[in-house]
Formats: sequence, C-alpha cells, structure tokens
Amino acid sequence: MSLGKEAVGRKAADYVEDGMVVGFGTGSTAYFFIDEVGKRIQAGELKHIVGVATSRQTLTQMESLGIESRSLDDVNFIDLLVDGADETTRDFNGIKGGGGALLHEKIVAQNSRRIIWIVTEDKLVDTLGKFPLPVEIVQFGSWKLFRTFDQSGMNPTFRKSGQDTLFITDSGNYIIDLNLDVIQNPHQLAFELSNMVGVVEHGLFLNYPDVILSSDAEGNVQEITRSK
Ligand SMILES: O=C(CO)[C@H](O)[C@H](O)COP(=O)(O)O
Repeated sequence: MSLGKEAVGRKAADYVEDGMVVGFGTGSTAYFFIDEVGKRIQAGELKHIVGVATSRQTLTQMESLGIESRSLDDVNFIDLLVDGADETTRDFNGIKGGGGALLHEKIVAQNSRRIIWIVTEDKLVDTLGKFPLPVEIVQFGSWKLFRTFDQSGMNPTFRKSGQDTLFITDSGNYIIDLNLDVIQNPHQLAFELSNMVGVVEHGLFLNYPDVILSSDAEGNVQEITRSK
C-alpha cells in the first residue's frame, strides 16, 4: 500500500463541503478519497453530500459506505470532482484510464465546475507518454484499428483482464494501450485520435484539473493551483 496515495486521497476530502454534488473518481488513489468522505459522513462531519460515480467499482465502494449516489443525468452539475491520474504535467495536462474508466471519467469531468487530481509525485512529468495511453474503442473492427495503430508506429497492445480475456469497459468497449514513450504534441494526437472512426475516447485529458494535489512518499501533500 502506498502512503502517498492514502495521504493525498484523504487530504482531498478537506475540499468537500456540505451540500455539494461530488464526482468520485476511480482507482487506488481515489479509493482513499471515497473512504475518507464516507468516514466523515458516518462521523457526522459531512451531513449532506450527493455523489456521482465514474465507474461501477467506485459506485460499489460509495454504496458500501452509505454515500448517497445519483446518476450524472439526475444532477444539474457537479460542484467538485476528485479523481486520480496516471501522469500529469504541472501545466494541467494528463493521461488517465489506467483503471479503464476514462470514458465515464471524462464525461463526468466535462460536467464538473472544479476538478482536483490526486497523484503521487512520481506521476508529475515534464512530457507525457511514458505511461501507455489508453484508447477506448468499439468492439466491432477492433483488429483493424489495432493494425492502423501498429502501422503508425504507436506500439498498440490490447488491454487484458486475464490471460486470454480482453478487458471490457463499463460501456462495453475494448481498450488499446498505445506505448508511445514520448508524446511530443498531445493536442495534435488528441485531435487525430478523436477523429478516428471506432475510437470512443482517448486518455489524454488536456487542460482539465483546476488543482493538482501531489504527495511525496512520506505523505506530504503539495497543492499546485492554476494562476488566475
Ligand atoms: O484514470 C484512472 C482510472 O481510469 C485512474 O484515476 C488512474 O489510472 C490512476 O489510478 P491509481 O490511483 O490507481 O494510480
């Protein structure tokens, strides 16, 4: 277990205020955020929070803690979304989808007024791309898309959930991870991926968070905020 993930996940609960509609992210760092909010509700420190989950996994955890949940379409907007990331630059561009929830995470993010990413400091990078870029694609014709990525030198691999089973997202799609090493122009790549037929969404989250909370291995949390 990572002390850094726990520290930054729990710290993010300080940003939650009574009456908020909160977006709950997915992953092992978001796990601690959800757990802490649940504890604060149980202790009576937070009295009325409504939560929107970014994945089935997150929804299950929220329900186990008694956090009231609504579907995205049943709320007007989300006041605060707290989510993890796989890599982020200090100028608020990142890769998400390591846990396979990128599509729902991006839709929830698009409907959030304020976004906080919670990361350990090893995820802060100068250039994106060391972490494989997840691309969610429809199942039909997926090998054709795979070949297109391969022929473009993008080193694709199908995401698996077992030895011989392909990973299926909450929306019933596959994920291809692109092993790029360095992404020189993330905006150009995002544009190209978005225009490929069969691609549902990609894991480049450019200019998304308002705040990045980053923790070192000892659990010291630093806040990186956009200058106004
Ligand atoms: O994007 C995500 C899931 O789709 C996660 O936020 C990301 O993979 C970080 O996960 P973790 O906190 O387990 O390192």
